[in-house]
Amino acid sequence: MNQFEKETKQFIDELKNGVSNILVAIRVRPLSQKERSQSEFETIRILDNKMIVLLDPDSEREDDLLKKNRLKETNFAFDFVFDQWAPQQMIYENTTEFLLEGVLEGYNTTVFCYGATGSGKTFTQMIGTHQEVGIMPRALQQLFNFSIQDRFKDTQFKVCYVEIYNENIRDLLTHEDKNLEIREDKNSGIQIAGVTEVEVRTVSEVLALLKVGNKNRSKEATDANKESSRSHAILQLQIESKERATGIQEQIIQSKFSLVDLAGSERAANTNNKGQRMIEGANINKSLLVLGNCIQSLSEANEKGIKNPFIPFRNSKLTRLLKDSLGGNCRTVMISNVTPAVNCFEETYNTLVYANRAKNIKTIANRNVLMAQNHISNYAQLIQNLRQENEELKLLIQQQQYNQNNPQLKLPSIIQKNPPSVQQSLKQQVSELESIIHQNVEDIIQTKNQIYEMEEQQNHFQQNIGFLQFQKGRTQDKFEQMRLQERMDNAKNQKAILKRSQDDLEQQLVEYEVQKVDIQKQVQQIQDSNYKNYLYGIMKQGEFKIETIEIKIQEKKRKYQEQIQDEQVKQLRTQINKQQAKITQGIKQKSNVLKKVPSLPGVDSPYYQLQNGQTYGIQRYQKNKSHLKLPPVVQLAQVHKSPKTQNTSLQNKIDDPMKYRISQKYSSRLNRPPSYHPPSSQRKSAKGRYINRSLDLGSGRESINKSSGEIQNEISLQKLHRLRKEYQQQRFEKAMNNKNNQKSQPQFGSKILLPGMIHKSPYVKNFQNNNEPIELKKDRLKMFNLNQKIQGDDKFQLYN
Ligand SMILES: Nc1ncnc2c1ncn2[C@@H]1O[C@H](COP(=O)(O)OP(=O)(O)OP(=O)(O)O)[C@@H](O)[C@H]1O
Repeated sequence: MNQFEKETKQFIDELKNGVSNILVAIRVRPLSQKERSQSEFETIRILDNKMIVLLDPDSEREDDLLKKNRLKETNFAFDFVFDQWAPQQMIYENTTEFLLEGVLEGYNTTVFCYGATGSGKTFTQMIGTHQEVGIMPRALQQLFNFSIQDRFKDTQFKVCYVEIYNENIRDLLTHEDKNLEIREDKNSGIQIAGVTEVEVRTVSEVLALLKVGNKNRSKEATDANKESSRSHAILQLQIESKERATGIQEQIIQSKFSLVDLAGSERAANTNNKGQRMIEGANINKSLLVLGNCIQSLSEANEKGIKNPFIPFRNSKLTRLLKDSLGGNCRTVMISNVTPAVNCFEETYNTLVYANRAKNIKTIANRNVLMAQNHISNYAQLIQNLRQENEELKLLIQQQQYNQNNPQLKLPSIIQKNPPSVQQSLKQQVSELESIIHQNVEDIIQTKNQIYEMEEQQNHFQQNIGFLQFQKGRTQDKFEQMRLQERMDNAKNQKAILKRSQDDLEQQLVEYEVQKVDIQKQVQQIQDSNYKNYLYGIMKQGEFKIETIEIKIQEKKRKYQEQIQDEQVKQLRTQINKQQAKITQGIKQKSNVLKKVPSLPGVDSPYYQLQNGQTYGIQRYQKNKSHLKLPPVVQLAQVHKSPKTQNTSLQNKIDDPMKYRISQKYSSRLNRPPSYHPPSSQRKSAKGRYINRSLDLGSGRESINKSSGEIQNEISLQKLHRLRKEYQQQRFEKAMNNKNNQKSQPQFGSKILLPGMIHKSPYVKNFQNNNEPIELKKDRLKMFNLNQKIQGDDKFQLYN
């Protein structure tokens, strides 16, 4: 390994380890056909891979006094110098490749080419040619190759591609023609608001996007370059990866890899530009000049050890976008492209001077790693924001519901238009504006200082010129005078530019102030109206509550009154019913249907006697069974002897057979008329003594089956009376007959067997009046005379 290779390795190691963060390389392009035809002379000699010598083509001209004896050559040293024959691969390997791993580890990295128009920036940086592809495709390929490795497995890539054309930032990945704004954030640095970000997974996807973007990019043919870029283009790859550790510990690595293709500085004479091209050129030159100033300020600050120096990044969009790359948290590769053509000597000189200054810039690049705690705190903030939003929305919904329910009480629309979040964003805008204004004021002060410095320089140069003019005739001094004049012009130009930018800044300041006042007014208005609305809302809510309570009170009053009325109606009804019952009872009593059966003195008899001599017990209403709703008729229960008693008393059966049959019919509970529900006390006392049943004296019916509607027992009182009369008549006749034929009367003990009846007792002789069959008579005789033999027909005829 020779000395150069050793030094190179050491330098690359330094870059890798973050000891140095800016790499400045020079690339010399070969002379084009056209240039060669004009002059074979080349203004650049390369001594080794670090040293470059710039030869002044005019220093030999004897005819021009000013240029005669000018310095023939100027030497410059850089980190790398690549000659006309250096292949793209070599440039890539020595400038970019070794930084790419760092990109995935969280270091922001920028590669940009700087140089005059036609010096080979696009060729080096972007696509190059088919055979010789540029840095961009190679770097992207390498990044995606790395991301396949296990430790970078979860890496996400997003691409955005913009250009700065005439001091406007345009999105190259969309056809929308809108100007984008730059935002500066403490955590994520410089950001382009609203830019299209496309997630990509392969290098071909990025190259396809690059193709689309390049089609949209502003390019024109100039005299100096057939395909001259008329804008600065920036392709940015945003990389995010997560490194998982145990538990909730999670590292999130974020970085940006930016590839910047600058438009070339140009001289109107070289490019022969007019009209729009000239305006473009002026803007390009302006932004490049500001870039040069920034580089100069940064390098001076490093040389003099100034902490927090003022760097005029805000003077152009380009420098604002490159702020991180030049003065912030970034590793930067600056490739300065130069041409050895004679007519480009001035541009080559300027490029080399600026590149030389850039070497002095020192930046500190840090790994961008978000710890899981940070992330969680972000989520906590997010959750809090969402909660707040949720509360606001709830409030809004409540208000809307309230408005719907009370259309006459609609709240003013301003409360819906300006929820608290709007207020907050406005306040945020104000604070942002305030910080911008503060920055602006600082910029103005710094610009004024610079102008003052320039003026001082100008005075100094003028003094020098005066002194030199005093020493007339000395060619050496004349040359010096020329150089001083040139530098003085430069200083004048810079002063003019600074003056303009100061004016711009002051103008901006005024605009910002106006904006700030406007927004503050809005905030105040919203605050006022929101407070009013808040109070109004509270008042309305109170009114609403009062209303609902009043409605509830009304409702309760109404229910209470209804209850009272119901109670009164009930009482009246029972009174009426009682009255009616009394009346009905009175009517029935008046009709002389019933007569009370006399009982013990002082005891109210429950029994009544009908006119015909039958006895009935009154079935009284029972207060607690009023729901049975018995018809307003007198309920009577006919008094009967129980079947038990009847069975033991044969006499009873004989006395009143009809009564006996009826009592048998109703002896079982099932046979009772269904409408009959005697009170339990009655039921008890009635057991075995009499059968209760309902009797409607009016109609003569006993009862009606309520479910079927059929008459249960059709025996009416009239029929009963008739049967009874018939039977008494028969009995009377029999008694009379008995009197006449005492002997023929069949008797068993003291009981009389009625005709047609057969006694089933084995001790009782069956007979049928005098019409007994002969056989039976014989048999009976046998029974009476046991010694007698039965003769003849001994058949025994039985009767049922
Ligand atoms: N190293 C090189 N080898 C061969 N040809 C080159 C090299 N560098 C540049 N060229 C050629 O020079 C021409 C101008 O180059 P290029 O367009 O890259 O310049 P530029 O600096 O981007 O110009 P502009 O700023 O106007 O866009 C192109 O035709 C390109 O092919």
